[in-house]
Amino acid sequence: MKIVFYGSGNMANAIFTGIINSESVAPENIYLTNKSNQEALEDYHDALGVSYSYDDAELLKDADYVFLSTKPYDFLKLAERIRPYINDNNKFISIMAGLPISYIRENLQKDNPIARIMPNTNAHVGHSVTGISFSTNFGPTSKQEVLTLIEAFGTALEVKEDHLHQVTAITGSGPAFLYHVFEQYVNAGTKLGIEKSQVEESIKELIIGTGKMIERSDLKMEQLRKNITSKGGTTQAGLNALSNHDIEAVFLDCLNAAVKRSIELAETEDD
Ligand SMILES: NC(=O)C1=CN([C@@H]2O[C@H](COP(=O)(O)OP(=O)(O)OC[C@H]3O[C@@H](n4cnc5c(N)ncnc54)[C@H](OP(=O)(O)O)[C@@H]3O)[C@@H](O)[C@H]2O)C=CC1
Ligand SMILES: O=C(O)[C@@H]1CCC=N1
Repeated sequence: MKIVFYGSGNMANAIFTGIINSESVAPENIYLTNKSNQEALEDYHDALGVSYSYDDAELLKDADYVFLSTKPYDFLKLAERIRPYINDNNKFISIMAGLPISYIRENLQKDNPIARIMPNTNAHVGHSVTGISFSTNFGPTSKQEVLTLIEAFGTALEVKEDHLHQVTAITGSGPAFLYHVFEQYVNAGTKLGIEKSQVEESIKELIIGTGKMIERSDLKMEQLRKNITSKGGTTQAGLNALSNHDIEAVFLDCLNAAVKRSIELAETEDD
């Protein structure tokens, strides 16, 4: 299987690193390209053994899956670039937030199958949650191949295309929202008078350990929380202080803003 990445930035890197780590595709069969940063491609080649090129005819010849992995606002230039070289064997996988399959098809000016996915950067460590929708002309064998590819860097969740807006908010942007929360936790911790480096190290370990508990325990998060909360103890005191703030409302605002922006990106491009 030959896979090409048009755009080799943060998210593409997480995906191809995840695929290579899973050993599901040989690195030399993964071809990278970008706009102009050849040094980045050389570094990926040296570190991972992937191929790279700026020759679009060569890249798209025999390519089974072509990742469209530029920023949404760079897609029109990308479509212009690859349009002359697209052949019937190429199946597209877009990771671009907001851009509908219909808009991608219209601008590629070809009827090739298109899958739209919404991964997250946890693909780096094989834990992306990836929402996916397929164009109606995606055959069952190719669909299965794409799902298998996605499962190489995490879990796949097939949804109606409209629901990718919600997936984008909850899990696409999700790591950034959680990093932000963790950053605030570290900031607050450092105000308690312990050495900053000790706080940072111990909170990093706290987050990893908590994630592993969620992964490995049969108990729900609510029960895991209750197991820490002694009656009249320190945890109860902290939770009482938290309950003075509507944290659910804060996250609802955050997720609604991200969904709204995803819809705006789709509507802007539809004009
Ligand atoms: N980052 C994330 O967590 C997530 C991102 N996404 C989506 O992934 C996409 C990429 O985001 P991200 O990886 O963060 O962006 P980056 O800015 O890190 O990477 C963008 C890449 O696109 C390349 N590029 C720009 N124009 C062209 C072109 N005409 N032809 C080929 N390559 C081109 C750039 O090349 P050069 O470096 O040479 O300029 C660069 O390699 C976005 O559409 C975003 O919506 C989806 C889910 C999560
Ligand atoms: O911020 C963005 O638009 C992209 C989509 C999801 C994560 N990053």
